Amino acid sequence: MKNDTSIKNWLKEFHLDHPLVIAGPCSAETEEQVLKIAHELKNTDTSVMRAGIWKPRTRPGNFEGVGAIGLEWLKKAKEETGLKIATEVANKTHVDLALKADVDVLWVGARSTVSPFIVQEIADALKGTDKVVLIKNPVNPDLALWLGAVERFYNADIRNLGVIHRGFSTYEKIKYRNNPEWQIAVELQKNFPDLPLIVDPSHIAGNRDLVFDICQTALDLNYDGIMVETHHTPNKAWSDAAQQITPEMLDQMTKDLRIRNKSGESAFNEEILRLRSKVDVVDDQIFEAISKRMKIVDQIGELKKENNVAIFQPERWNAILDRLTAYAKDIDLSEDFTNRFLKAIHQESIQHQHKIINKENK
Ligand SMILES: O=C(O)C(=O)C[C@]1(C(=O)O)C=C[C@@H](O)C=C1
Repeated sequence: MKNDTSIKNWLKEFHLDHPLVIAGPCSAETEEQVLKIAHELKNTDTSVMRAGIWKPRTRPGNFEGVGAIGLEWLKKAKEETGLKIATEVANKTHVDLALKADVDVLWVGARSTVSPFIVQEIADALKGTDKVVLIKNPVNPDLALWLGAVERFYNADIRNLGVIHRGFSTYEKIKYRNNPEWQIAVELQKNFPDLPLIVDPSHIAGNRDLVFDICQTALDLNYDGIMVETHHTPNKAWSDAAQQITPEMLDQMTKDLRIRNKSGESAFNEEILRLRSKVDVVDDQIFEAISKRMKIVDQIGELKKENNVAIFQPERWNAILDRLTAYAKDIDLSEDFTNRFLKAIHQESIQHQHKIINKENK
């Protein structure tokens, strides 16, 4: 698949002077809930109302969605507010029902994108549709799998396409529910600049306090839109309560977000913004990596404490210095910087272990 400028046409037809806003509850719960949220969203920048009808949950026994009846509520919301409507489809039956209910935007969830069989089934069921189809990234950080799913829809003659970045599963303890791994979405955008890219801050965050910053990072990286889980009483939501925000919070957020000019005042401004966003992404990665290193150093500290071994290990440290000084030279880092940087790391390690070794056993 090559970049195709026509895949962006559906987005242009909204004639927006701001990024596209898709908002609505994680799950449709009752008719009253769907209509209440729809009417509150009507007075915001929202163009499309989302609601999950069939909810793929990690473990059975949790609320798994209201099913097809929810489509009737969404239809009513559309009639009453003029908002377009969106829901997730995960098989041919879902597609058939969503098309019958004239759902405007269908998205493919992260758990479906991982399976080429499911993606193909959905693509076949949608063949030639003029509905908008948005493909969430797969749960694992695999750009090829994400792109492969986009290609399956493109090959099924679906031209109103876009992707949703919802972050990637990780075993590591991080502040996000799903690791953003921005570089994967940036790479996709580099290859397909006309494929609309929408961020799902709710699933990346897992926590409403982080939603704003994730949206801002996405806008700094030239994303085309945001899809935000929004509920009139978030804490009472039947699913994903911690990450939903109210329509009022959404309204304030879209007012506070800084929208970057795609064609800045000068080529310089635009380029420096783009490069600085990349620097921010790398800086986060460096700090995360250092924090990860210190956690391992802490474990070594515990081990040393149990075995009554000294903190400073000159032989090991000199071996690290020799190896990294040679490596740094190869990758164009000055010897002076490398020495100072490694010294700072070593000092921090020693401080960490010092605390551990001198901690009183309770
Ligand atoms: O290898 C160890 O013994 C460590 O405690 C780790 C570490 C390091 O930061 O890499 C810290 C202190 C020692 O002087 C040597 C190395």
